[in-house]
Amino acid sequence: MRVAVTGTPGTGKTTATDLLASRLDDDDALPDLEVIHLNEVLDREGLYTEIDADRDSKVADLDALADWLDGRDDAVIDSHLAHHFAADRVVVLRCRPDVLEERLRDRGESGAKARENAESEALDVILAEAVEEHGLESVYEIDTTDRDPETVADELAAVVAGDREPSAGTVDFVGYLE
Ligand SMILES: Nc1ncnc2c1ncn2[C@@H]1O[C@H](COP(=O)(O)OP(=O)(O)OP(=O)(O)O)[C@@H](O)[C@H]1O
Repeated sequence: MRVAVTGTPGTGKTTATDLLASRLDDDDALPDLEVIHLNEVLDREGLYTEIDADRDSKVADLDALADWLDGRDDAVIDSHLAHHFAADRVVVLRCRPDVLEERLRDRGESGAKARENAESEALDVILAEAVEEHGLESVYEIDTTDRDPETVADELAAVVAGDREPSAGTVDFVGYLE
């Protein structure tokens, strides 16, 4: 089974999937899935087409990443691009835009980049893409705004275990960004 964990940068994907990896190792009731941080693969394998100097980021080569993922079916893949790949379940982490902006600034992102991501979160951009590409029956939302990383990891484990119903559209952040 492949589970994609996606969401706007800053929603807590890497933090939560790192904690999930321990649960997958320790809990025999959970399937034996590998946690793959796609941004690390992109860097290590050079799976990008160019470097966007303005945005200080690499432009992912989605076809090359899909080829690299081929055969790695028993995995949890973590990235804000994860919903662009084949997956049985897609978890979209959410975070209230004002809180997301603060998290990103605290992490050292520029004000402009923090704001741009907060606006994207307010507009449900990644959720809409995930539903468009995978269908409502495969998409789960987890709001990380007031959940600590351990609790988010527990929620991820519940989705992996099949203990959660699909829940796209349960989060609404309209009005949280002036
Ligand atoms: N549940 C949470 N509650 C509060 N802060 C969190 C939570 N999860 C992560 N954070 C913090 O928010 C910031 C972003 O977390 P993280 O890097 O895991 O996000 P991400 O979605 O993986 O971002 P990116 O897509 O850029 O890799 C970090 O500073 C992290 O410590």
